[in-house]
Amino acid sequence: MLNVQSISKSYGKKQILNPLSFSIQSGEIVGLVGENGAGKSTLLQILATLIKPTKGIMQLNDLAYEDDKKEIRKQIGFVPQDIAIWEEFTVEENMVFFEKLSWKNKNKQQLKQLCLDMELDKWKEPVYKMSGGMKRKLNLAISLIHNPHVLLLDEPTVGIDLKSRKEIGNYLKNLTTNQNKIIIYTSHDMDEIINLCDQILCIGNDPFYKNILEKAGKHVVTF
Ligand SMILES: Nc1ncnc2c1ncn2[C@@H]1O[C@H](COP(=O)(O)OP(=O)(O)OP(=O)(O)O)[C@@H](O)[C@H]1O
Repeated sequence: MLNVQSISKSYGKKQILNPLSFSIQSGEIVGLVGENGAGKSTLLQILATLIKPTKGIMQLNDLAYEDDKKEIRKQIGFVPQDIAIWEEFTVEENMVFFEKLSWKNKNKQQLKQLCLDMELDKWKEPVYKMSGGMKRKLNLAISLIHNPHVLLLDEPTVGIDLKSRKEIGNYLKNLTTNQNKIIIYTSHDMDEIINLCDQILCIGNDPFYKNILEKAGKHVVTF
């Protein structure tokens, strides 16, 4: 279980996140929504241990973020909004490179299978020749190399066509249902959020998102 208690973030006098608390059970896929600048990426980066909250406590199962950052990092996969892969490398070279940085040993066949699982079959293709959607799939495959328990995805399906989005959505659902992972996922696509997510966290006072999601019968927690 991921437990977040009264997390807030300020930069100087600028309050980015008001205190927010929530908990997520293993096997849940959670949508994080809100208007541009609401603080979604900031929250994901805090959960990924990339930035520190100004206040608050976080716990992943029996690990406290404050005391066990190294262990927590082993259990987290993070896909940032900006694509973060080597453009000159092939898919294969990227996967092998990032495998070397991970804590789990995977052979080439296992790495290739991770790509194939999300319909990324261009193993020998240099990344600079690939479409934006393919690059996002590769980013997602890289985040799974060390078999993390928690997957934090910042708009992972931007620029991906509808068919591939559905495939990725099914793949993510499968990771929560069959492998008991926790996934937190930001998107501005409300249909996708409605179809995929068990729980929805909405940041910001604007009731726009909340209204749409509640009309679709979703339970929304607002901060
Ligand atoms: N290092 C920083 N210093 C100061 N302000 C920052 C910093 N990083 C982010 N911010 C501000 O924090 C606010 C929240 O940004 P964030 O990227 O988390 O929003 P978001 O909800 O993810 O937006 P979007 O939907 O556009 O991706 C913005 O006003 C942004 O300018």
